[in-house]
Amino acid sequence: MIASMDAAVCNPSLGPSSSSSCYVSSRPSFCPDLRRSSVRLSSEVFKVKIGRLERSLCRSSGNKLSAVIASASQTSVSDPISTPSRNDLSDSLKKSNEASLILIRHGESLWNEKNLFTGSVDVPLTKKGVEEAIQAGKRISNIPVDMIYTSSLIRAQMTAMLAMTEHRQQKVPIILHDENERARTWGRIFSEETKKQSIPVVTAWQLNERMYGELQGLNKQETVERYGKEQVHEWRRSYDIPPPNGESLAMCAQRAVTYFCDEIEPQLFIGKNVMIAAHGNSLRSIIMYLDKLTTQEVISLELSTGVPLLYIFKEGRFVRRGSPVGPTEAGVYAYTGKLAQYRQKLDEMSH
Ligand SMILES: O=C(O)[C@H](O)COP(=O)(O)O
Repeated sequence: MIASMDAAVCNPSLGPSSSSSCYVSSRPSFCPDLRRSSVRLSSEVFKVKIGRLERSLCRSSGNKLSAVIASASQTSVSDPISTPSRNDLSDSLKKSNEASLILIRHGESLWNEKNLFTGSVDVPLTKKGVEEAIQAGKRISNIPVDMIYTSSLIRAQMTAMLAMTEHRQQKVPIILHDENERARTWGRIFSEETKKQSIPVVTAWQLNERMYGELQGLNKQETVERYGKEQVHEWRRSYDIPPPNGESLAMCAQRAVTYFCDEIEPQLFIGKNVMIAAHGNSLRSIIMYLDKLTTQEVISLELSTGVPLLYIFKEGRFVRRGSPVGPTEAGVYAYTGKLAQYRQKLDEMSH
């Protein structure tokens, strides 16, 4: 069952037993090297629909994970703002290996509004897109966020930042600049307390929208009239047929899913709650990986702008919890003990 991923598809408020109302992907992390890592993973053997994809995309993840764990008490590239101590780390590993993962496609951009192919062109949000991002923030305002990943494009970054203005944690999202030594040095923070009140935001071009090649800047409707509905649908939704001089979804997945496996999944393993603000196609490829969709199934996967999706990463598996409909949505918190405790703490703090 594959469908458009918005609130209408899934009703997580029905709680953990609502699997009939919600497409739940209970999958093991299938990066092969991660299974051999020192973190205990389920020994159950799962059939993997997109084995070739996972093998080619996730090869290096085990090394990365070991590196994250080994360096967690020192400076970590992906978490220079708030580095867990070795004790914190082993505690979080012992506790549950559980974390939440929020995926959010950027709000409406000025070129979405004009119905233009955008791809790698860096276009900002419309007013409606700004509002969508704020609304998305309200919907996830009670879900913990320790790390944010965005693409290098302004529409995803605006969305992440605007969404965080609504967050109850009230930590400050801070963009990490890693482009050169000077950027790293000049962006340093010298107060441990301030670091604790910050959320690192990592920007990565690998999460960018697929490069739409010679379609970039063309009107989608006019392109249909010129090349025909079928041809345009093939360019937009087929798995491995690229638009002229652009990236196919497979090519986009090659970079986006590899990045997810190498950089993001290790953070989830050590218990970090992660939000990713990215794009229709980079997120479609990541969802394909998380939900083990086939190359046929992913064709009908559509993501709306500004709609957050929640996954729980637990014992090495991703479970999709749908799209939180509001900040008090019970089912989301009922699902895991850790989230329930977090929610309780937030409530206590505000009383
Ligand atoms: O890049 C674009 O034009 C859109 O953000 C995604 O376009 P699509 O729905 O045609 O893939």
